[in-house]
Amino acid sequence: MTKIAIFGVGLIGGSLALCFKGKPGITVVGHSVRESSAAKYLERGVVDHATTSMREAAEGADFIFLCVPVGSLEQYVYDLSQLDLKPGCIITDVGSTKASVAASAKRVQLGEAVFIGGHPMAGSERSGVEAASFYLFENAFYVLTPDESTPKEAIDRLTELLAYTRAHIVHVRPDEHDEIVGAISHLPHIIAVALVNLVRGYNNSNSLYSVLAAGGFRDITRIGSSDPVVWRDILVNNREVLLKLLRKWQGGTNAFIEMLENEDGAGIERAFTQSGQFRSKLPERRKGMIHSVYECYIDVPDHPGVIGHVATELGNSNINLSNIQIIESREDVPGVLRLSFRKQEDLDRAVEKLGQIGYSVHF
Ligand SMILES: NC(=O)c1ccc[n+]([C@@H]2O[C@H](COP(=O)([O-])OP(=O)(O)OC[C@H]3O[C@@H](n4cnc5c(N)ncnc54)[C@H](O)[C@@H]3O)[C@@H](O)[C@H]2O)c1
Ligand SMILES: O=C(O)C(=O)C[C@]1(C(=O)O)C=C[C@@H](O)C=C1
Repeated sequence: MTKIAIFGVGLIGGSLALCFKGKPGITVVGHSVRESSAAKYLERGVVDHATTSMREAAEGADFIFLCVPVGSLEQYVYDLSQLDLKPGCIITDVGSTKASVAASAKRVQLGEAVFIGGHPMAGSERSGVEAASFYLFENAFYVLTPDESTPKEAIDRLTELLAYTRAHIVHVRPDEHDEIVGAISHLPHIIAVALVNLVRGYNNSNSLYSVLAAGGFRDITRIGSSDPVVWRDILVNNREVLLKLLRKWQGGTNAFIEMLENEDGAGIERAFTQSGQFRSKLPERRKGMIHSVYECYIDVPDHPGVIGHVATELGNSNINLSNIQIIESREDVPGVLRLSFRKQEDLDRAVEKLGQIGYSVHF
């Protein structure tokens, strides 16, 4: 039996557990510091066993996944180093920053266990085991941060196990990871939160702000609902990189101030064009970095029953819809529905079907 121990069975730990559970020869043990959480993991069928004992979870484990907030990782690595781990045990983490945990693992004696840092580039603004999904990592990139001293055999074994996530493995140096992910994930979270809080302030004196908040505001601020503790830890941990990025960002907002003061329409046009060009080259439909699902949009008349019609037509064609959302609906004006699918194949079939029955589909 291959024993996999998961510490912190929340969004990410729970999604990993769902990928591994029930696979041939695998048993998944979930650990929580709280009895009630351990009981919940079992109730939801996410793990085979659950315990509040670190020793019980870790001993005999072939793989240990640390899926707790970044601020707790160092302590977990240290606590594990005090246990009698199975020779060859691979300890990995899923933290959104990589340099500090890699350094922590170097500071302790892990005996015959091996540490390999990891970070699946997929997630959600939701948290907890309730938000866990078997599909979360599908087609996403999954960063591993081995170094020259990491045995190749251990990297291969972890890579083989992670095939169950259906993610694409990439190797990145921890400090390079933190620089890049600071810009494409951490800074956007700060911007979303700052923007929501700016509008929240205005809304306190005029509630029309939230009433009128439509697609643009919702699209750019979805991640502003992310878990406060998880993100406190990420930002504090990556503060050096983020301070640098925020100073750069100030330069970006100052450039807009200048363009507006100078009524520099050409400059604004250029900024939007450059941004659109870069964005259009991003791997749009790949799950992870940009979209966490396969999505398309359809224009719909604003009348009751349209959602039912779309869902029924897709259901009748055996196309699995994972989510349907009205993103724009105004009286007498066509609305827009966002349809989400878990697989590229479902999206492709839906696009064909919706086209056949007269809907205008776009991405
Ligand atoms: N949320 C994302 O989109 C995302 C994506 C990739 C990686 N990550 C990383 O994954 C890790 C887990 O994040 P998540 O989104 O699954 O969060 P989560 O809140 O859904 O899950 C965290 C789990 O850790 C437990 N936990 C919380 N504080 C703890 C503490 N102090 N000690 C022990 N256990 C504690 C919680 O009970 C929960 O089971 C973090 O390190 C985060 O940086 C998050
Ligand atoms: O899609 C989201 O909601 C996410 O926040 C996912 C996201 C990201 O910023 O892309 C967040 C944190 C991670 O560590 C990796 C992925």
